[in-house]
Amino acid sequence: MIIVLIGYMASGKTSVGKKLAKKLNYKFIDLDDYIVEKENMSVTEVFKEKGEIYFRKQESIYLNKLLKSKKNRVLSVGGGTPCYSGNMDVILNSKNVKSIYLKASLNTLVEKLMRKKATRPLIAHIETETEMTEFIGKHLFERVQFYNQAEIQVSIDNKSKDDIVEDIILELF
Ligand SMILES: Nc1ncnc2c1ncn2[C@@H]1O[C@H](COP(=O)(O)OP(=O)(O)OP(=O)(O)O)[C@@H](O)[C@H]1O
Ligand SMILES: O=C(O)C1=C[C@@H](O)[C@@H](O)[C@H](O)C1
Ligand SMILES: [Mg+2]
Repeated sequence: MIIVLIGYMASGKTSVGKKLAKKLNYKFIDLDDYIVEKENMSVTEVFKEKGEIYFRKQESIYLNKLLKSKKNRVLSVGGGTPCYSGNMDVILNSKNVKSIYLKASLNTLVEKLMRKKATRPLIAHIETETEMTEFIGKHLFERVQFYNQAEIQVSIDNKSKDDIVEDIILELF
């Protein structure tokens, strides 16, 4: 089975995904890290030097490739992955794939992203909390229609990473 974690930036896809994989004894793959390795550039550099459209094309190519694996995997995708190139349909229609939306409230996301924006090119330029709230509020409104299609939703507000892993396992098995 491939367990695909989706959700907005900083919802915990990478860090919770790693813990989940360890617990299940599955291999962990992070799509952003995979892109960085294949492209030999950081996500920020790809955005800056090649542009977002190039990033989205490569993201979709690598996602399609990774979803063909028949092995047990936890695959954490990027925050935008489900929202481009028909990627959410591919995730939903691939065999042996379970999609999980790590659902966070706007407040949780703003609070986390004010602290962790530097490596995230879409929000790195935002300075005040008011601007961040406005940006994420609008962005999330556009994206939830994709995220909500996931087969399983797990709320992450006020939970530790271990709590979230437990909740995911309860939903899956
Ligand atoms: N439940 C949690 N409790 C405390 N800290 C958390 C929790 N979930 C994530 N974090 C921390 O928040 C930060 C963002 O998490 P992470 O990088 O896993 O998010 P992401 O969904 O992979 O983001 P991106 O889409 O940008 O890749 C990390 O520093 C992580 O350690
Ligand atoms: O939400 C997004 O569109 C992104 C999230 C990150 O995971 C990276 O994939 C990149 O910074 C774009
Ligand atoms: Mg990540």
